[in-house]
Amino acid sequence: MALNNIRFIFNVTKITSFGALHQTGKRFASAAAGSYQNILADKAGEKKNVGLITLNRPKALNALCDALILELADAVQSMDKDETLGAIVITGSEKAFAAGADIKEMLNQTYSANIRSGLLERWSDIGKCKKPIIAAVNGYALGGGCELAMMCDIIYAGDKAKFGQPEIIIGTIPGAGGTQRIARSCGKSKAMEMCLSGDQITAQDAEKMGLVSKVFPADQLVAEAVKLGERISRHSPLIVQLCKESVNVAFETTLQEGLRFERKTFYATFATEDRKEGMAAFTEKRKPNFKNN
Ligand SMILES: CCCCCCC[C@H](O)CC(=O)SCCNC(=O)CCNC(=O)[C@H](O)C(C)(C)COP(=O)([O-])OP(=O)([O-])OC[C@H]1O[C@@H](n2cnc3c(N)ncnc32)[C@H](O)[C@@H]1OP(=O)([O-])[O-]
Repeated sequence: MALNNIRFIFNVTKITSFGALHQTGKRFASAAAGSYQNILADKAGEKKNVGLITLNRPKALNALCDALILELADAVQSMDKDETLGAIVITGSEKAFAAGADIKEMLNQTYSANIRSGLLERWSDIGKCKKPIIAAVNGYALGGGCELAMMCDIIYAGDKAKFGQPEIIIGTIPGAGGTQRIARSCGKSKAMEMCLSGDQITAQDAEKMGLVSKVFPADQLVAEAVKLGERISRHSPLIVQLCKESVNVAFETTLQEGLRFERKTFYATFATEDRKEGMAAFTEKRKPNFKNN
């Protein structure tokens, strides 16, 4: 897939070919001098240290077509490599974060084509990002949209957001993590209820069940997500990465293994200069000057 679909409103990275992203300094740019067609990518926050990706297919309520997923995976990968960024926010419009995978595109898809395409690997690439990703969800987050939000590390929602896994209504099941991630973060009963009924839930219910961290008025949502990204970006990027990895282990292993991983990672922070700087700064009553080292 050529990357002539890509539009960066504030260019920061040069893309020479699909999957080959090179940082060129302060701006993202695609080699095709084209730009993303289905997303916008920008730097946000006072210090421009938060990557902001906006899903931008308004006519299809940000339905996640193949091209959009490829662009999103590239933008995330590019921002992950950009040392000026400490966190990434993914958002959509006030009407829709994303209304799911593109049903029209999937309509005539076959089993064998699914196996061959490896497209779902590109979806999971988004979850491999080492930097924290905050989903700022306004409007519909359905099917793959809800799954995309759950691939992120933190979900903030606008007060009118709606979450759901309606795949069952169209004769399929969630395919990008819905059955697994809801079960792990909210328990079996909620996962079964959402996936088997296809019902939508409100932002307030999603917060109550732990799917969402906080709910904000819709028009303040992205600013609040960026502020959180800025707070995270103040910390040592190295230690933030270790911390994210450690929390993620909780979803993949037993408590004992998780505790062992955490303890070893905690010890490992003592091999970093940033750990020493953080504690020295506290003792000397000054702000730390982290070097990502
Ligand atoms: C190998 C692939 C791997 C994929 C893995 C992903 C797995 C995933 O778990 C599967 C899914 O997500 S399954 C999906 C699960 N998601 C669902 O089942 C949700 C499906 N969507 C809906 O139920 C309704 O659109 C809403 C209730 C969201 C809004 O209702 P409303 O306010 O009356 O608005 P409206 O008038 O209805 O829509 C406006 C325009 O957007 C269009 N469009 C919207 N969603 C689309 C989509 N997903 N697709 C395409 N297009 C979609 C809609 O057609 C219309 O365009 P048109 O040119 O005018 O025809």
